[in-house]
Amino acid sequence: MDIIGLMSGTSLDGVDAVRVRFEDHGRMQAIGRHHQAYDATLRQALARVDATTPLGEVLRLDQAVADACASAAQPLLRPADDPNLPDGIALHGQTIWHAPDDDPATTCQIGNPARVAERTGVAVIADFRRRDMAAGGQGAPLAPLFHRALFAGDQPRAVVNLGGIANLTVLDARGGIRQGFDCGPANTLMDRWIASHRGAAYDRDGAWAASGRLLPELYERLLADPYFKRPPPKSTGPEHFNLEWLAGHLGGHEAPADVQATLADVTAGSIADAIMAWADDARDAVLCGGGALNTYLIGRIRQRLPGWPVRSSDALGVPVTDVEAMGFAWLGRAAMQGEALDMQAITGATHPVRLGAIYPA
Ligand SMILES: Nc1ncnc2c1ncn2[C@@H]1O[C@H](COP(=O)(O)OP(=O)(O)OP(=O)(O)O)[C@@H](O)[C@H]1O
Ligand SMILES: CC(=O)N[C@H]1[C@@H]2OC[C@@H](O2)[C@@H](O)[C@@H]1O[C@H](C)C(=O)O
Repeated sequence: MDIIGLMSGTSLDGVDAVRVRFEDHGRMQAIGRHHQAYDATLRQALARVDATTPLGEVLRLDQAVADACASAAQPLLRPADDPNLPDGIALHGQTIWHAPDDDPATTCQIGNPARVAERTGVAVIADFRRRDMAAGGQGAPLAPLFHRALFAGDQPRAVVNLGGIANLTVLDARGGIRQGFDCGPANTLMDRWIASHRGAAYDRDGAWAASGRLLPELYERLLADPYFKRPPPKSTGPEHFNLEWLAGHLGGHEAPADVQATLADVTAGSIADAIMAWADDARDAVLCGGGALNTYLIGRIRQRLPGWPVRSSDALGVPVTDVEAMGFAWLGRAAMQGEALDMQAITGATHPVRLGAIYPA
């Protein structure tokens, strides 16, 4: 079975597409990939969405994200060496709202699946989070199941996805999942801070952060946010960790590069704290997501885990930018095969559930 996984994450850079081949004996292989960047207008419009955005604008963006998703899948539909259409497209969509702790809990991903099915001629699996939420779960993170499928072994291991938000999966020595939750911000604050001061989309290799110095008091204030100490299950997003949140902790006289350096340390420190709380016996960390390309950030994480092998997923044969899209392909396969997934230890769902809804070809 071939499934194209599509992930458009909190960094709003665009859509990652990976075509994954699942073989009968459980093996899976990425056989093609494509990144479709959002154009600047779409990116800005998505960044502006909040609780006051008119419904008509949200519905217009629902179609625009669907078109970007269809374009992301297009080059992978009939690759030169394989003229067969895939069996499905697993569409995460763009999260525009995530409030797992409201009563009732709510989450919203846009990118009209019916439109993607029409434009590609392939069945689309979408809406992966809401069934988990309806069953009492956080609706996120979902990646830990896939991290297990890819990276479980006979030793405990910590897997960290460094997207806009960071999430941690702790694998035990029996190939099970001990814990999985969002640790806090990974790149989202650094991206927004450099965008507002230097007009760059992100801090390439952490060079700007490396030019600043850690501000210890700011670091402590930021890490005092109750989210970091809260026990799992928990998930978060830029609804909470954003520039307004940061501004509430700034004195106003900090040098911008020093703030960037401090934000990198907040990411590294919160991840290391989460690992030490749940995986101190693992002594093995695997990093994936775009932040795993930030050499400065990786150095700061390594410094906090002395003696651990801290490797990127590339070292285990899976490109860092493939992991999340492959994860949604994996979830799409489970949905097409009618598999219930047990998220109880991760999201707090009360029982195993079938995630995702299928829009036929
Ligand atoms: N060379 C690099 N140097 C520094 N940072 C990088 C580099 N390449 C990518 N990044 C970071 O990775 C981010 C994109 O990562 P990714 O695509 O994994 O995030 P996402 O999928 O949008 O987020 P999420 O996992 O939260 O949904 C960029 O916004 C940037 O911050
Ligand atoms: C609500 C939402 O879209 N959350 C994303 C986001 O990006 C990282 C982190 O926050 C994680 O909770 C999740 O994505 C990954 C793929 C997940 O569900 O595991």
